[in-house]
Amino acid sequence: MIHQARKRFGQNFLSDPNIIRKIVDSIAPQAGQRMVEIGPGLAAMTDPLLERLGKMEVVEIDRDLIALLKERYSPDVLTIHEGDALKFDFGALGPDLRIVGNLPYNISTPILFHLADFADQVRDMTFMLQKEVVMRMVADPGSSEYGRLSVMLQYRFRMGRLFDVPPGAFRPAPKVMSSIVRLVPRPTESLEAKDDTLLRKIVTAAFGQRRKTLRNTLRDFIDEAGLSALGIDSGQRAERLSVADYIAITNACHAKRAA
Ligand SMILES: C[S@@+](CC[C@H](N)C(=O)[O-])C[C@H]1O[C@@H](n2cnc3c(N)ncnc32)[C@H](O)[C@@H]1O
Repeated sequence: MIHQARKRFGQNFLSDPNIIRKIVDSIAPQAGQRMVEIGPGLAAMTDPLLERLGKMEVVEIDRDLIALLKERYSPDVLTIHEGDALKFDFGALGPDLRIVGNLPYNISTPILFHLADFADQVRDMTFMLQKEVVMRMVADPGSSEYGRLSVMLQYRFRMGRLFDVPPGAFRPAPKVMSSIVRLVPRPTESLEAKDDTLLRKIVTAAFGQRRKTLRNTLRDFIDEAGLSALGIDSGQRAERLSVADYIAITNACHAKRAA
């Protein structure tokens, strides 16, 4: 399939057969599993995935690529959802969904936040992303990479970086190193925010000005006494708090608002 790569759609196509095999092996697809790929592009991953699955679904935005995919695969084998993955309702595809993709780097963070909303319907997700983004996803509290992305995703998923992929594995080659990351939804019963929107607002406020103390950044949500009742020092900065701390703040704030 011949196609001129489009920068605005973050198109870097995988071209190294060994890397493609390694990624597909790490996904370990099995016939009968429900799988959707975000951004199949020229089918570098789709093809070997289909060999093992028999059929699957894809979400692709580029009309030229969609036309090529339609020429190549029958609709019984490949269901193509034409459009923007950022607006796509992954919940409509059914439960126990496996989501994979070499994600377009220009929308990697918004797409991860979008996908987090479907955690309940997902079995697992395996993505290629810039290494720098993956390091932020899996970062521990206290590190400079720990931020809003780490807290919001670690709340929903157990995550692990599987391996790195060098720029030379793609055409055209990106400027940065990439990594493969696996996300598996974690049960939230043991650690559940009573209000997900409030959690999102609190985390956004805390990391919005990450050099300021929690006393300042969270003043619209909780006061110093409230923080200290949770065993949290209000003189700390956002990056010191664990996911459990953010949930405790959210639930204390929720309880106070409900009272
Ligand atoms: C990095 S390329 C990966 C292509 C292919 N999977 C590969 O590994 O060679 C990203 C793919 O996502 C598609 N894409 C970009 N933005 C998208 C969006 N908002 N929704 C769906 N697909 C998108 C691009 O057209 C492209 O096919």
